[in-house]
Amino acid sequence: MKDVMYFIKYLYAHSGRNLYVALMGMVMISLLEGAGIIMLLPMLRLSGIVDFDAGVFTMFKDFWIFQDIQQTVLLPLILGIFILLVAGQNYLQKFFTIRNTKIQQNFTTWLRIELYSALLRASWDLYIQKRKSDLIHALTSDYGRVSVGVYVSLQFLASLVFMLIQLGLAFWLSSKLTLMILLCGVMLAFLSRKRIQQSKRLGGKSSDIAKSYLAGMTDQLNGMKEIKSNTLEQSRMVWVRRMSRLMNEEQLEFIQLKASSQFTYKVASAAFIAVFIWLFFNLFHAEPGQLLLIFLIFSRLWPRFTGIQANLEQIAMSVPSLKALLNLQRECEEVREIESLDHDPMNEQSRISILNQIEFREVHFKYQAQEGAYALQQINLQIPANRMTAIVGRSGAGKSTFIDLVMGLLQPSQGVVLLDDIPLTREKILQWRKSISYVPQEPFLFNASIRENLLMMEPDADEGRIWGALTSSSAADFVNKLPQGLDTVIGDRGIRLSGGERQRIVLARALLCRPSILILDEATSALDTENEKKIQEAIQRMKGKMTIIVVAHRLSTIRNADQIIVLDQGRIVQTGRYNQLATEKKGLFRSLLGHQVGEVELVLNE
Ligand SMILES: Nc1ncnc2c1ncn2[C@@H]1O[C@H](COP(=O)(O)OP(=O)(O)OP(=O)(O)O)[C@@H](O)[C@H]1O
Repeated sequence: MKDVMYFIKYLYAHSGRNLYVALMGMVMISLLEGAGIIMLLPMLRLSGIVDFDAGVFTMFKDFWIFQDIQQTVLLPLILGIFILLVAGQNYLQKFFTIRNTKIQQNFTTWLRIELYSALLRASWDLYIQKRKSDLIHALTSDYGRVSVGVYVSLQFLASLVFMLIQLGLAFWLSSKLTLMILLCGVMLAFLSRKRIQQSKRLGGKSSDIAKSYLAGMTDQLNGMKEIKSNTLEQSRMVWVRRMSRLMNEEQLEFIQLKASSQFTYKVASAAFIAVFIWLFFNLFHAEPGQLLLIFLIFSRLWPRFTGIQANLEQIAMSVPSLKALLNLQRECEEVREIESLDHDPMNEQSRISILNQIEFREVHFKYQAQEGAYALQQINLQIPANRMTAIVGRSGAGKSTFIDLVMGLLQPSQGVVLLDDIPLTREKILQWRKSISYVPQEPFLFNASIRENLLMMEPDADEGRIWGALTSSSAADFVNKLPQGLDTVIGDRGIRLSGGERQRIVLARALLCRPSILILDEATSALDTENEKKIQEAIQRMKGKMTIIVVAHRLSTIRNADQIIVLDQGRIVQTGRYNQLATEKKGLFRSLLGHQVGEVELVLNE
């Protein structure tokens, strides 16, 4: 019952008055159903089964409104009223089924939108702590279970109201018998408590298994190229078999639980009914008409009663999912960085443009999950406006962390990031990010046309602007040569384009919104020399027009940088221009260059 209240509480918080209306509807439907049963009385009287001069039925005698009506008219009249009652009840049923479905849909839609909006408003901190597949699981599987839970909760409420009204009617007809049946019902409910607990445990377990399955599948599909090229198919198959076995076992456990609880319920019900009928005849000496009516009421009640048991198990299964969604929403709220998505903080006027420099002053950063040393320590540097700054260093040196701090995705653990001497605070972060275009190593492209992919960032850009951006990113030539030009569909994640072409399209997209800061994060590291040269030319074209920050693994990309920052183990170990750093014999930059064939010779020959 606690679980049902958990659902109803949230349902009420969202649906408010509508839930009362739904409850009223349930009461009306149940009353009409009760009235339908009462209408059987005159029919039973006509057939001679019920005698209004005997037992409990004497009470109907005074209300017998049909007493002056002739027998020939009476039967069609009663049958007509009976049909009207059934029609009315079913009409209401239809009306409220649709209404309840709307309540369910509104609630689940609200939950989905609230959750997704909370995810969008949350800061990057949330995403570095959570597995992507866990978030997908929450938005798909957990959400689906909650949707079922809401539906079943409404069904449960309807059954409860129906039961109370029918029990009232039965109580009126025979209080003793009804009390006995109720007592048995309570006993059954008490015995089923353990099963409901088991359902809840199973709900949690099945959610965990589904989460691991989704996480594993996502990883494997993303890494299919590695799986195929390293012939890892067999080991992956072992994993799929093991997961399938776990999922089957869990599913079977649930069905076993459900089937055995239904079995117990049905056998117990049959035994109770047999005992009652025996008691009714032998102890209470009931009239056949009374027995018939009570029997009719309970034959309708028992399926509802067993249905309630199944509902409770289903709701218990859904509770862990609702809790997971609400927890996730709470976690998002805790790291919220955007107050509202309704106003557009992204318009032109609200951009922040830097005139002089971005400055890091005594910046330290440590990830929550990181043990030991800081990812970045004592960072003091200036990034001049409209110049090109390059960040280099070994793997794990802190380059990406540095970029995330520049973009305000992460906040310094100590120290401050200043934009023209003004601290970059949370309130300014969105305006700041609007002035930035970021090109990651693994760009994000849709399975749509080149045009659609470009317009994603700047929906209002006209043909001239699109071609301008394509020219700046050295992509115009190859797009021109495609049979469908801008309207060429590029496949899933741009699979129909080469790595270099993809990267240049992403660069064009980044330039389309005319950023004042362009950040290229390892954008050339996976490219061949020819494509790298094209990107290099593109960067050269943009130099002086915007502030460019390049994280480069391939050092030839940054030969023309105005300043190079060399990071090592989270600290700045060198700064300067390319040729200057290349000649510092003991410096890390030279050592990094040494690993890249031909680069040192190139510099020394200049
Ligand atoms: N989400 C995280 N949680 C905990 N530690 C992290 C996290 N991300 C990075 N780190 C740690 O912070 C340090 C800096 O990582 P970062 O990704 O900034 O390095 P990088 O120079 O960009 O490396 P690479 O060139 O390999 O991408 C590393 O020691 C890394 O292990």
